This record gives sequence, structure tokens and C-alpha cells, in this order.
Amino acid sequence: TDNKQTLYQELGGETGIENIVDDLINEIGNDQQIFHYFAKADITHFRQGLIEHFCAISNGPCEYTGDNMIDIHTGMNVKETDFNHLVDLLINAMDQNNVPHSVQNQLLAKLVPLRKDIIYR
Ligand code: HEM
Repeated sequence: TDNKQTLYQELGGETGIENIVDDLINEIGNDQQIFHYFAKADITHFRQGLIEHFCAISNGPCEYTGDNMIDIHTGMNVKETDFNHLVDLLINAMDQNNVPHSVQNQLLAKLVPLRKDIIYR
């Protein structure tokens, strides 16, 4: 055993993740490059799904109950550069919440393997 915090705790727990996701949504709402993907999305549903997903992949006390990444993003034809752009907006959101870069990198590392399920579907 060790006394290391989980990534979930390092992200600020439930409140921390909610604040990051809210700032990400705000960034997307003001973004020229990727907003169009979200123009017709149910943002409340997206917010809840993303909070739950981030909680689960950061080893928090949540189980992700949404659809899998392939099914969700099928039909969107997300370009790789737009995936990278969303990651940049997520980094901005984490910066706004003073998440240390070492912690940011741990969350980003969990997202990298999902890229192939999300892009060009
Ligand atoms: C960083 C990797 C990403 C993750 C972990 C992720 C995860 C999710 C999750 C959890 C949802 C909510 C679905 C639900 O609960 O039913 C969602 C929805 C959505 N995602 Fe992603 N996503 C990612 C990247 C992207 C990218 C790059 C785009 C487009 C540029 C995108 C576009 C969308 C849209 C438009 C929705 C809303 C669909 C709807 O409800 O109408 N996602 N995503």
C-alpha cells in the first residue's frame, strides 16, 4: 500500500472535475474550430456524461454509464486535428483550475488511447 492520492483526488474530486468540464464547455462554446460539432448536442447530457467519464477514468468513485466512445462519436467524422484541438481546450480548462502539469499529463495519458475510437467515425 502507499499513501498516494488517486488521480481523481488530484483533479480536485467531484467539484474539481465539474469545474474543469464547465470551463471546457465554455471554451468549446467560444471556439470557432470545433463548436460546429456541438451545435445540436444536448449540452446538459454531454456535461453529465463527460463528468462521469472523467471521474471513472481517473479512478474516482464513479462508473461510466454512457455509451462507448465509438458509438457516441459515430457519424461525427471528427478530424484528428479537431481531436487535438479539443485536448488543447481541455488543457486550457485545467490551467484555469490550477491543475499541476504533472496531474494534467496523467489525465491526458488516459485520453490518448481513446483517440482511435473517436476520430474519423
Ligand atoms: C478527449 C476525448 C473525448 C472524450 C473522452 C469524449 C467523451 C464524450 C462523452 C463521455 C460524451 C457524452 C456521451 C454520453 O454520455 O452519452 C461525449 C459526447 C460528445 N462528444 Fe465527445 N469525447 C472526446 C472527444 C470529442 C471530440 C474531439 C469531439 C469533436 C470535436 C467530440 C464531440 C462530442 C459531441 C458533439 C458529443 C455530444 C453528442 C450528443 O449528445 O449529441 N468529442 N463525448
